[in-house]
Amino acid sequence: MHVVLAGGGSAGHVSPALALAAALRRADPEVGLTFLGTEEGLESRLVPAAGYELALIPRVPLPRDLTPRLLTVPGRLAGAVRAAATVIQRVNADVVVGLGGYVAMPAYLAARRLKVPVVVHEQNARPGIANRFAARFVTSEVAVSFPATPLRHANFVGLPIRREIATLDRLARRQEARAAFGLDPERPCLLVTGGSQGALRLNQAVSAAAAALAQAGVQVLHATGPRNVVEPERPEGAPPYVAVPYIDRMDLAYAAADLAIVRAGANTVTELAAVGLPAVFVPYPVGNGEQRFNAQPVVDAGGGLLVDDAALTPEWVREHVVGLVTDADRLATMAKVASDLMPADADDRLAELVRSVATSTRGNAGKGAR
Ligand SMILES: CC(=O)N[C@H]1[C@@H](OP(=O)(O)OP(=O)(O)OC[C@H]2O[C@@H](n3ccc(=O)[nH]c3=O)[C@H](O)[C@@H]2O)O[C@H](CO)[C@@H](O)[C@@H]1O
Repeated sequence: MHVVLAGGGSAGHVSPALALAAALRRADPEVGLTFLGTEEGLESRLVPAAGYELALIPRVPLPRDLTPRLLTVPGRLAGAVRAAATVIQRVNADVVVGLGGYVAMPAYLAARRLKVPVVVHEQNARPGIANRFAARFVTSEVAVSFPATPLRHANFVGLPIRREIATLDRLARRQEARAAFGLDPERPCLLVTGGSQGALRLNQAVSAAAAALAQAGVQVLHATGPRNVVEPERPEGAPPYVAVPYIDRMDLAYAAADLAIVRAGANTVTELAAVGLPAVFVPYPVGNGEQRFNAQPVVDAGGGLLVDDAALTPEWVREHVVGLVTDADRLATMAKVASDLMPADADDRLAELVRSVATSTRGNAGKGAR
């Protein structure tokens, strides 16, 4: 069996594809896997680093609106579709899995032309243009990450996340995790992350409230984003404020923390729910506003709070976060609620769906016929 995976962009776009690839390998060590990506996307670093084949296609920006005219493959898109088709034919793919975005669109069109079945996976609670197009005109199966994602034929499987996060026992790993970051073993701990790029708004609001957090005995683990630094006010003898550009071991960060303050990217929301870590979500008003919708099921259930980007000020942190991160009983209730919401085995579920599509088509037609 050979699977082509098309998804690219930021870490948040690439990591579900990597988690799916690992699940496909576990299910069948012989499975052939080829990623489609662009030179500009993070996949060009992350996919080879994980040991998978990456085939590059040209990057083509997508229009904002869904139109059947996309089927006529205008201009530069045609070149990308040809490049994707060449790869799909070369590896004799049984199935193409698209994870949305500008890498997926040419793959969808090429697969349609070659009559190769397509599985769509949508990361966000509000789907983007490529997946809305594919769900309407192309696909065999549509898998979604959130229960209410409005996409045709949606099948809620969840979002594939890294294995070490999906299987994390936060309490069991807490001491080890805190030691790894140089944190105090006992004090309450606030985790701050703005997703793979970091978030200036979070960086400024939390670092400016550092003195109030310290006064309440709260320590902070802060992933600032690769290009940012923070300068928290730190009174003499204050609890640790550990700021780093990026955290590779997010499993340990989640184990170390009692509460997180985060952007509501799809992976972050799913990971927090899977490990049962309560959160304050500050959706980034970007794209089609998907981040607010990503966080909504967790917030509605009582596993997190939602704050508008513009409302997140140092005062808000002093007024709301300091009290919450030191309230162990409330956090325990929120954690319990959050941990029941998102499937932690979405990687295996999606792999099963992909394998069943590949096998059933093979049984029906035989791929040598293409
Ligand atoms: C600005 C933007 O376009 N954001 C989008 C992007 O977010 P972004 O790329 O930030 O993605 P997510 O929040 O979904 O995921 C971030 C990922 O990076 C990891 N991580 C983060 C910080 C760190 O220090 N170490 C680390 O490993 C997290 O564990 C997580 O797996 O893709 C998401 C998934 O399509 C969308 O929902 C977001 O709207």
